[in-house]
Formats: sequence, structure tokens, C-alpha cells
Amino acid sequence: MRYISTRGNAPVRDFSSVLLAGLAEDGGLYLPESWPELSVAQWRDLRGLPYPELAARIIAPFAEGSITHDVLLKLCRDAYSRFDHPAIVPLTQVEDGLFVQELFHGPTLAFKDMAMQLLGRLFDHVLNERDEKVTIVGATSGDTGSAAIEACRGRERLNVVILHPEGRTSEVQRRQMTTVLEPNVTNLAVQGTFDDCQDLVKAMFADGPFRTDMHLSAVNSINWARIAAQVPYYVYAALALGAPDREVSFAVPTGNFGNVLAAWVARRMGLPIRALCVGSNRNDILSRFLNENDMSIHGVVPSLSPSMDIQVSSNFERLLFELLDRNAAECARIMTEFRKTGVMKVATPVWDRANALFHGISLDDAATEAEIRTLNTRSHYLADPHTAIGIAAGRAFREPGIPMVAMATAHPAKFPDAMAQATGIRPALPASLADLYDRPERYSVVPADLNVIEDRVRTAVLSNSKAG
Ligand SMILES: Cc1ncc(COP(=O)(O)O)c(C=O)c1O
Ligand SMILES: N[C@@H](CCOP(=O)(O)O)C(=O)O
Repeated sequence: MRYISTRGNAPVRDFSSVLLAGLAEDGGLYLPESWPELSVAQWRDLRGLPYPELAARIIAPFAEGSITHDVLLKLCRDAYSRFDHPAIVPLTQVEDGLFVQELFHGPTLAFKDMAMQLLGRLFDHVLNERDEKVTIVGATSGDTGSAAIEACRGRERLNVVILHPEGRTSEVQRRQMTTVLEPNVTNLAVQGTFDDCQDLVKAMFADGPFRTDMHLSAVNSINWARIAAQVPYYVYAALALGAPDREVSFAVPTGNFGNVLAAWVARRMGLPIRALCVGSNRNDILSRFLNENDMSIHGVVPSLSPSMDIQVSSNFERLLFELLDRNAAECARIMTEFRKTGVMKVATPVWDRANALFHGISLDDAATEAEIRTLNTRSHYLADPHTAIGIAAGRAFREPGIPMVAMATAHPAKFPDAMAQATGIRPALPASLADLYDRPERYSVVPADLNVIEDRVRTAVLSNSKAG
């Protein structure tokens, strides 16, 4: 499979090269040149497969020409062997027609493990083949960071530098990152928001000489491989609920738009998905866009669901490119204008196309707490604040006869204060993380300044090469 940039001005690459490149050189995001499509019979054939086998079958067309199905299968089996639920992504019914798919049974208790455990292994495989090393720079609002660190810690060919917004993650989230002391891991607490962290990562990629010298790569969902590895769980849920012979809808708590974009990809491959419903917190840029055609940046407000405290949703660019019938020049123009003015309003036919499939709502903290309480008392389901927002979105747009699946994106134990505030319950961390509060931390606080951060990345790479 060959990959093209949403801005039309970067080299066409294969899957392995896109994995290593992360962001395209023109600032755009990579997408497959064409979409693989499965027939009804092919979807039916996938029913009942164990999750790792299903994942390998779904991802294989995207990796065609780079990684064989057999290698993918081996990597998937290995990646999902660390999950603590036999189904990997279990489905639970919480209300009439409303299901929850739990994506938090991996080592860091959030849906990011679903892709990241595979990505760590994919990086190793490709870098071994090429005899190369890379420096991964990533931005996190709380979950991507720990999942990336866990997947890459101790891997010889990888340096990992993660930027998180100082004081804006939960304590559990911060400790999951900062207590990993392997020499190839560096944590920087940036004095700013997640959007600042994400902009700094993109700025490092835009600095050509730095990008080349450091062999930069990405683990955020700007990296296509992250999206590809998030598609299989939508397939798993839909098949379990009657697809391809029945339509299914999904509700996704949304920030950077990567998770719900993977659902869009599954639909593009032919999975009968009726509606995609996004839930935001008060950082409601996506729901405002869907309801009012108003994508204007308002500044990030801290919330009970810190991982979604995001205004600039990177993956929206991929959807926009598709809504524009892959007009890369127009996509580049709109994105450049958006970053210059902080405002985006698309032409009505483009907005209508988005609205035909996507719906959005936003919940403030009080509504999120109320949703957590309702789920706990009525359905005996303990949902973390992100998941609760997704479930509320699912309920809001549920239609008779169409199963609605809400994505449970994090374990409630990652947000003990918010859970205690809403329900009086402080969910315990699993045994593997029971001593998290006793582990020593290592991180540096840095200003949101590109020169300072690039310096820290250089130093980290140098000191790790000395340590090795
Ligand atoms: C727990 C949790 N829920 C939801 C989201 C939003 O997902 P996305 O950024 O893919 O839209 C995130 C972060 O990305 C998260 O960590
Ligand atoms: N919520 C994320 C933000 C980054 O999202 P990504 O999917 O693009 O990595 C986080 O937890 O860091």
C-alpha cells in the first residue's frame, strides 16, 4: 500500500516508511492512496476470530508490500498477550441497545495500548530490518505518553521523549510516565497546554535539519500506523453485534479525533456503520463544528476528563481531506488558514457531508459527574470521566434497532479523584501498578520553547547513546 499526504506535497511512501516518518514533510498527514474494501462474505469470514488474528487480517492490507500477514500475526499475538482480559476488548451491555466496549485492559489502562503495544513491536521489526534507530517525540494529555513509554521502554533502537502539560494530567497518569527510569525514556513537563505540546512536536518535525539529525518519528495519532491499529476493535464489536448483516453505531469520547477516525476507516472499508457520535468535554471544538459549522479555537480549559483537554484535533485534517474529495491543495489552504486565524468554517456541502455521518455533544464537568453517577447507580457500571462522556453521546443519538457501542477508553482507576467526587468510590489500581505512588519519578519542567525542547531532545539522545 502506498501513502499520500493530505497536503499533496510530500513523497509517496510505503507503510514501513510512513511508520518511521510520522508526519509528512509538508506538514500533512499520511493516508492510504486507496481504501481496501471487504465484501460481505469477507466480513462474515472474520466472525469469531480471536482478537489478534482479527487485528492482523484487518491491518494486513494497509501494510501490504512492507510487512507480511505472517509477521503481522506474530506481532499482534505478542502485543495482545499482555492484556488482562481474555477477550482483549470485551463488550458489556449497560442499557437497552447501548453497549460499552472496554479498550483499557492493556498495561497502562487506556485505549492507547491497543495501538501502542503493536507499534512498539512494529518499530522494532522495521528498524531491525533496516539497521536504523529513531527518536520518538510525542505529545500527551495523559494517556498516549504512558502507553508509548511502556511500549518502547528499553528498546535498543528507540529513544522516546514525551511532552506532557505540567500539572494538567491526573497524578496516576503522570506517575505512569515519570516512574519509568530506563535510559531511553525522557519526560518533559511543558509549561503550557496539550495543544502547546502538540505544536512543539509538529515544530520539531518542521525543522528539517533537526528532524534528519535526530531521526525523528512519532507515536501520536498523526502517525498513520496508530490509526490502522485502532480499526480492528470497531470490526470486532460490529461483528459481535450482527454485522455485516446489521448496522451498528459507535459513540467515541473525542479529543485528537484519532479514535473516531479509525471507526470512519472501518466504515470506508465497508463495515456497515450507521452513525459516529463524538462526545467532548467543555473543550468542545468538535461538537461545535458538527452542530454549528464553527471550528474556532477557544483556548484549552482544564476538565474532569484531562485527556480530552484539546482544541486542535490533529486527525480532523484526515477527515477534511476525504470530505473535500481528496483535494490536497484545498485541504492545505484550509488548514494553513485555520492555524493562522484560529477559525474554520467549511462550505455548506462539505459540512453536510460530515453531518450525514457524525453527531456531536459536549458535557461540562457537572454533566460528566452526573453521568458517572447515573451509570453507577442504574447500570452498576463504573465509567471513567472520558468513557462517561462517550456513553452519554451514545445515549443521545441511539436509534431503535441499531446497537450503539460506546468506547470505554480508560480504566476508572486512572482518575481516582474524579471518581471519588462523583461516586464516593476510589477505584484501586491493578496489582501491576499497586506501588505506583512509591516509585521514584524522573522528569524536567521546561518552558514551551522550541529551542529549549530541541536541546533537551539532543541531550537525551546523546546521554542514552553513552549509557548504551
Ligand atoms: C481516555 C481517553 N479518552 C478519549 C481520548 C480521545 O481520543 P482521541 O484523541 O483519539 O479523539 C483520549 C486521548 O486521546 C483518552 O486518553
Ligand atoms: N488524549 C491523548 C492526546 C494525544 O492523542 P493521540 O491519540 O494523537 O496520541 C493523550 O492521552 O495523550
